[in-house]
Amino acid sequence: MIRLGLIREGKTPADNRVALTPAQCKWIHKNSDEVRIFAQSSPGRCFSDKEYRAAGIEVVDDISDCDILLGIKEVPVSQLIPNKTYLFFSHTRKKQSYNQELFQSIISSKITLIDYECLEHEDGQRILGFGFFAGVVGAHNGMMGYGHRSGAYDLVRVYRQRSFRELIHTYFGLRIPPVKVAVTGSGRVAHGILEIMNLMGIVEVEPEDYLLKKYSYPVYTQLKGAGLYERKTDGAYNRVHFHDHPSEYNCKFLPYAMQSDILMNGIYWDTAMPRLFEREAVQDPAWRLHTIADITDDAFGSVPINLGDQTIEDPVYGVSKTSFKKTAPYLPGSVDVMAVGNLPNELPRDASRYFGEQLIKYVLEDLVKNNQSDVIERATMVKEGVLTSRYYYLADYAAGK
Ligand SMILES: NC(=O)c1ccc[n+]([C@@H]2O[C@H](COP(=O)([O-])OP(=O)(O)OC[C@H]3O[C@@H](n4cnc5c(N)ncnc54)[C@H](O)[C@@H]3O)[C@@H](O)[C@H]2O)c1
Repeated sequence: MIRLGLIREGKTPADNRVALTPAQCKWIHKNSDEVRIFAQSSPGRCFSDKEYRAAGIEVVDDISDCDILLGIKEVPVSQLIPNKTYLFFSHTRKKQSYNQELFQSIISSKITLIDYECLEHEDGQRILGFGFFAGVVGAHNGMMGYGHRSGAYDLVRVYRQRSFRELIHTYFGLRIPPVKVAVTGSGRVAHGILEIMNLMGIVEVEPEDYLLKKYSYPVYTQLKGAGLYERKTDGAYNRVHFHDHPSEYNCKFLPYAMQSDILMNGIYWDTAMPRLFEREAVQDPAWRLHTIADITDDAFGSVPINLGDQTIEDPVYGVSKTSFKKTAPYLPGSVDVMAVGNLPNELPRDASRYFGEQLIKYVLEDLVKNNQSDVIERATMVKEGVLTSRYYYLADYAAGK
């Protein structure tokens, strides 16, 4: 029998999400004799201790007799329990300096670390992630920002709703003016954005039509890799080649900025990739974009006028078109930017349920049977305090260099 513990989040401010909901724990107990789940008592979790108890899950303070511990965010060094197996987002695989001490402590405490971010299907697609609900919340907030700026409609705050279902109910009777919305990306975040576009009755059109036509109803177009990038030498696009050599490509987004009212950015981005536009482009008289929901959210990244994060309570700021400085939102001479790094926390119960579903479907059985599947093996960064071969490139980082 494997004892599985849901740990209380120790990072401050504490994340309110959880890896398995009470109903999912109950389902696991019903369907497996091999695993018992314990929830460490937590005041801030989006599912209360009472809800876990009501589902038949024991709520405990001390979780140290569990074999496998599941969290969400980084576990503070002082709370690590030696010799355990942990699953959480460690944010260490890119040698993040702010988590180096944590990584070293994991090794010295002979812990096994399986990082959620490293759990991938055979073809390299990530198994777990919160991107879908980041897309949902970010797209809602983007449309909310445009509603404020234009005065055309009002949208509620997502975090004040109990669930996604409740949020959807608030769209009843919503009339969006004939705006044009550009959606970038093709992953989980993009899927969440499209969900909101469709729920709000915004109509999908092809990129070519979007650029040429004027519509009497709201429309969106989705720009994926081939629609966004072209090789500098011959104008072609090849996905694998682009992923390996992003700096050899140009971005084709600019004409869309001149034809869109709102941008919902959901691409994957890193510094080697071209930006969607350069910041001076906002000074072009033909520039039309008023509202940018930068869900990708890299400061000075794919959206160069992303000047850093706001909070869930206050997600939108303006960027002056002349000074490129932060302003209050919704001013005439500025572009509004919605940039928040923890968007899924606005819908934590739904985001947790979605995460837990993928965990149960693709990871849990291998984890509790301890039959070392390839998926688990590839995501195990440290095994009983020893760096695994796939992660040898972290040797310096682990040694404190
Ligand atoms: N603001 C927030 O709260 C928040 C939350 C979740 C994700 N995000 C960010 O949103 C972005 C998209 O996340 P997602 O969940 O949709 O990701 P995803 O993994 O679901 O999809 C990423 C897409 O990018 C492509 N891709 C993967 N590697 C690539 C590479 N090296 N070069 C180019 N393209 C590549 C993939 O094929 C996929 O289509 C990420 O930058 C992520 O950090 C933000």
